[in-house]
Amino acid sequence: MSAPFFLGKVIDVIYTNPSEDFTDSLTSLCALLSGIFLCGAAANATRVYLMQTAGQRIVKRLRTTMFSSILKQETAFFDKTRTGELINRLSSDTALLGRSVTENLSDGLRAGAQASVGVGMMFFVSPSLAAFVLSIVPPLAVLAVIYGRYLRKLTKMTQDSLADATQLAEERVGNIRTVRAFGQEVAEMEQYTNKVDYVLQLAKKEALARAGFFGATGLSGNLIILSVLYKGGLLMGSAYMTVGELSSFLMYAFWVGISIGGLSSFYSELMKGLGAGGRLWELIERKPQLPFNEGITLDKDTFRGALEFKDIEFAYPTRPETSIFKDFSLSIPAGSVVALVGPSGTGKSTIISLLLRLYDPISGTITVDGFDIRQLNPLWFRKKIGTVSQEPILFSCSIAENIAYGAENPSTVTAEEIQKVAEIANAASFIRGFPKGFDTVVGEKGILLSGGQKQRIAIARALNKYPPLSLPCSLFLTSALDAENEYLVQEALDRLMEGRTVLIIAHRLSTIQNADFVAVLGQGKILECGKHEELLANPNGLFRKLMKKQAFLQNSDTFALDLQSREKDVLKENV
Ligand SMILES: Nc1ncnc2c1ncn2[C@@H]1O[C@H](COP(=O)(O)OP(=O)(O)OP(=O)(O)O)[C@@H](O)[C@H]1O
Repeated sequence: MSAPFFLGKVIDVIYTNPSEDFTDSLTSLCALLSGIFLCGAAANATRVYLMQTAGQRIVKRLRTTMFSSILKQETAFFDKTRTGELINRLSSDTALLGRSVTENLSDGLRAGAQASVGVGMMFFVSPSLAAFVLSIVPPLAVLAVIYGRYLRKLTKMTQDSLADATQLAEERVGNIRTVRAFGQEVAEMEQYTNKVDYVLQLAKKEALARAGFFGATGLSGNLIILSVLYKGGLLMGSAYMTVGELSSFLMYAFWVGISIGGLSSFYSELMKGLGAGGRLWELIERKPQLPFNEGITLDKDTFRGALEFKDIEFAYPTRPETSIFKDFSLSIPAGSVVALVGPSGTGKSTIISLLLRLYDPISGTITVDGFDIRQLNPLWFRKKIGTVSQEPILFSCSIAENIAYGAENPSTVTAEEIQKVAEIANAASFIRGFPKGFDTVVGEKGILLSGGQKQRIAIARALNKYPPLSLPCSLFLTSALDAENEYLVQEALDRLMEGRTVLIIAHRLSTIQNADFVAVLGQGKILECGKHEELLANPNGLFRKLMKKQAFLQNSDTFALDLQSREKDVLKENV
């Protein structure tokens, strides 16, 4: 900031003092100025480097803090929040905020310092000229406040509608097969175009506001210069100012003008950052409604896996008016296999969600070996539960990595352990058939594999949860089986179920037959409970009706025949 002052001195030396020591004065002033310029350049370079790296570090920290905060949220949070919105916050909002508080802040501070020192120097060089020039600032400040508020609102809207568009794109691209199967590409394109069109409209509004504001600040800067020339010219004419002083003043005024432009850009970016930041802080500071990693853990030797659901009442937080369970009670002794059957939508999968503590019941208790699961550390407890669902989700990495994912500590699982569980899960032979074997990448959600292959990998993954495979204390849950691979999957499941407490959501008779007992769910509670044959023998029983309906629906002759022969057996036994 001292450069204009010394530049003015140089001009005065040249203009007014062609004396003997003229060359010495000029040389020393120029040397001084060179030093000043060098320092300025070094300081600028350091500032840019430090601020950029600090910015990247802030963005990194924002992203990791935010990702960990998202992962800790209770499941009900994800029922209400759109994935695209979270992805957008994680990628675009963090970058916007990071830029806004570092590079932008640094430029803003520089512009602020330059403007205030510039104004100080203007007063130092010529107080009356400075006072005259600065009368232009107050209206500009009012304009800045109005513009800032508007921009902040606009940024929030833009980021929200961008999240909306991201959500749509992510969902449709992720499920391109469904889109294609229904021939909806053109409709999806239109829908996406509409959404980004709205983003464009908002961007245009922002551009218009920016243009107005920048125009106004640019004009003010030029007016400052013009007024300096005018008033300064008058002062010089009356010998109140030297040519050097006017030159210094002009340069300071020019710098102040540029700085005001810089400040307005800083202000715009800051407002945008604050607009994006509001939601980020909300998410980062959000306290999950269910604990993440708190509570007691049970000793490996004492944990057996006896389960008891007692008087459970539950409704999903997103639909509190629709009760799923009333008076639901079910007791599952350790090491037994229970098949849970019931009409569609009665809440079979919800039982698993409650057991995994994805949701808490409104009233009633779920106990494991006599311990209320609310006392247990959910992170620890979930690691004891292996799940295989009807449509297992795999991650887009290798088969080996997917299998290892089930372990307590995936990075420590050896290739031999992976192969061993794959062998037990009847998966090893088809995996070895792939050119890359266990290193085969399965595609997003396991899309490059068949349904049965995915299930067997999911079984291997669940098996891998328990390093000593024969541990009797583990629980295992599964859903309906893929018909095509039924035999192989069933065999793998039978091996997996050995010595474990098992809760099967069963749709197929073959699975139900192997269960120690069957529980029939309906009207929010267990309506029938008992051995498969006993329930089938009850002519008015719900289970029997369900099985008959299922045989009819699946149009499976063998299934229906099996049912008939079982009925005959039961009849014979009764006779
Ligand atoms: N996250 C959710 N938020 C709100 N309601 C839900 C949610 N998940 C499921 N439901 C509702 O809860 C009820 C029970 O669903 P659930 O998936 O447990 O049934 P199910 O017996 O497993 O069905 P199916 O045999 O068809 O798989 C259904 O009416 C369903 O619409």
